[in-house]
Amino acid sequence: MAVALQVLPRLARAPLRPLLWGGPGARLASGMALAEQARMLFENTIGAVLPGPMMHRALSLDPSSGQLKVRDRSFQLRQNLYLVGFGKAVLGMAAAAEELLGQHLVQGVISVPKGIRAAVECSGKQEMLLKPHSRVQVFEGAEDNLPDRDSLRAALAIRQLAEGLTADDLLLVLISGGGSALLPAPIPPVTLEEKQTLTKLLAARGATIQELNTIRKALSQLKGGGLAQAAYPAQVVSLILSDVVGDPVEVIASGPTVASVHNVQDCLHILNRYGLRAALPRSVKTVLARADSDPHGPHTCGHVLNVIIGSNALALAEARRQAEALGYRAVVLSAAMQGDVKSVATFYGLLARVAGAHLTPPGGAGVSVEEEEQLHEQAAALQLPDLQLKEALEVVKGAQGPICLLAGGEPTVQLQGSGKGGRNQELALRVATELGQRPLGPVDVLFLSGGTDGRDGPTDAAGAWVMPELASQATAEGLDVATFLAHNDTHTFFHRFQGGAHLLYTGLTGTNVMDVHFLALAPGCMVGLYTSHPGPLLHVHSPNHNGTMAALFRP
Ligand SMILES: Nc1ncnc2c1ncn2[C@@H]1O[C@H](COP(=O)(O)OP(=O)(O)OP(=O)(O)O)[C@@H](O)[C@H]1O
Ligand SMILES: O=C(O)[C@H](O)CO
Repeated sequence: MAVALQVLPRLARAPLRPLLWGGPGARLASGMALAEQARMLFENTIGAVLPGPMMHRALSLDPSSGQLKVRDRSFQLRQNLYLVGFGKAVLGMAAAAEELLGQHLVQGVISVPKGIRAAVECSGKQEMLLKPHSRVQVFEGAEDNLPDRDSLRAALAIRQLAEGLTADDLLLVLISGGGSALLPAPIPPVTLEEKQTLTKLLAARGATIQELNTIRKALSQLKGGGLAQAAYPAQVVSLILSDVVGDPVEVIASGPTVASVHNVQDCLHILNRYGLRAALPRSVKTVLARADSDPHGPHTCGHVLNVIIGSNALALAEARRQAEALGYRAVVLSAAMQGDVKSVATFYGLLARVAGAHLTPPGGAGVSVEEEEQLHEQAAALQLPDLQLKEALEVVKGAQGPICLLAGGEPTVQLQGSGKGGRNQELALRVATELGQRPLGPVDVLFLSGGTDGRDGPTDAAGAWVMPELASQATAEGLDVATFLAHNDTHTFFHRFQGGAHLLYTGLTGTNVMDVHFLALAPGCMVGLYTSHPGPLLHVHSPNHNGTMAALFRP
């Protein structure tokens, strides 16, 4: 996986050059080029939302006066700066903060995913590592994104640092997705194990991140404004890399520097909705009952500045720019893609059919009015506040060549089986099923779904890419897609299918702005699409069964 990351810069630097298509084997060649480009687009999109550049955009220090500017607010630094952080992108954020503010930094504690330092080191991203004698103490924990003893130790160290601050101090809080699991401090008598079980059950039953984090806040000392309270009377500046649709600061990492607006009734509704209220451990009931009668009410956070410094929308804007540089007409459909993964897959299936029909030359499939209506109905059912479907279809209608429809967000999976997978792999496989159900005519179609953190669910893949032929090819390999889907076993499927060639492997990326989805369509025999294919052998990073690298595309 480390090797995989090292490949990225080479791909990114490869010159764009035209690939002429047509003649025998053109469909296959263009299909392979789509895969190569989609994969590259994914990697470059992640490259654009790495923590360093976003921190540099948000912070500036005047070295002579010691004035720190965060957006339009100024803070006076005089050896009074402390730092804490928790989340999948926080190592790189802390490294950037140290680089920018090092001489003012007195002490710091961060909680980051297990193995991230080694992964970053192997990938050669030195700029995402802290200095050798850093004043920032690093805890690694929360393997598989679940709170554990290591992240509990980190949370206690963070609380201790915050509680020791005075009114003269400034606490910089670095927050990114995955922060909830990396900052567990359950209110006694709730134990870590009880909190872990409840979180797992809620997630497995399809609870949204808003619901999940409402419960987490109610049971935590530090979430829902608790950290800000612990740091009072120090001033607090939180820099937040959003991994939640709509960038709600109170939800991201369970809002440790944002006062919670939820009450116990909200929690009970959620627990009821997922059939968990009756079986609650006594400790959870005790804490909820206590909160109900708390005379102090929710924490106040008037001493806090919360700033979003990076988001999925930013990643998609970059993806669009890159897709256009590759010769696609590109449109961002939505940065708020959410809902059940099955409905989202149906939407993409319909979208591919409608867009594909528009792209088909005269005499081809033609657009079915019924399908276009179904597409709009499905889109309405998803209730995406920022969906640009009409605009996208206009672009498709006017397109002469390949198009790339981009979206991002975080669909949810209702786990029914005990297989190994993640929402990106599950979405991709479901879209493949949709695409395979009806031939699309002479149009090459590719759908890619990947998590920008590089970890899809509890797997080491970031996601997967698919094409309409997948289901029939799988059958030929003796793999029944429906069975794998029924068991939520999509990682096992992709691992076996074509030797894992459709999995996306980036390793831990060091950032986390949710997932991105690319739907690329190209008329089958078109000429003049650009590729960055560097030469006789393109290195891609799909480990085969032994975990070694496979070179997949040969001209
Ligand atoms: N076997 C599976 N198949 C499909 N999805 C799964 C499977 N196992 C877990 N998931 C899903 O993976 C998600 C958890 O993934 P992950 O650990 O990457 O969290 P995340 O939401 O990306 O992390 P964060 O919120 O911290 O950014 C949950 O939505 C869960 O339903
Ligand atoms: O950590 C969390 O709570 C999720 O990643 C949402 O931010």
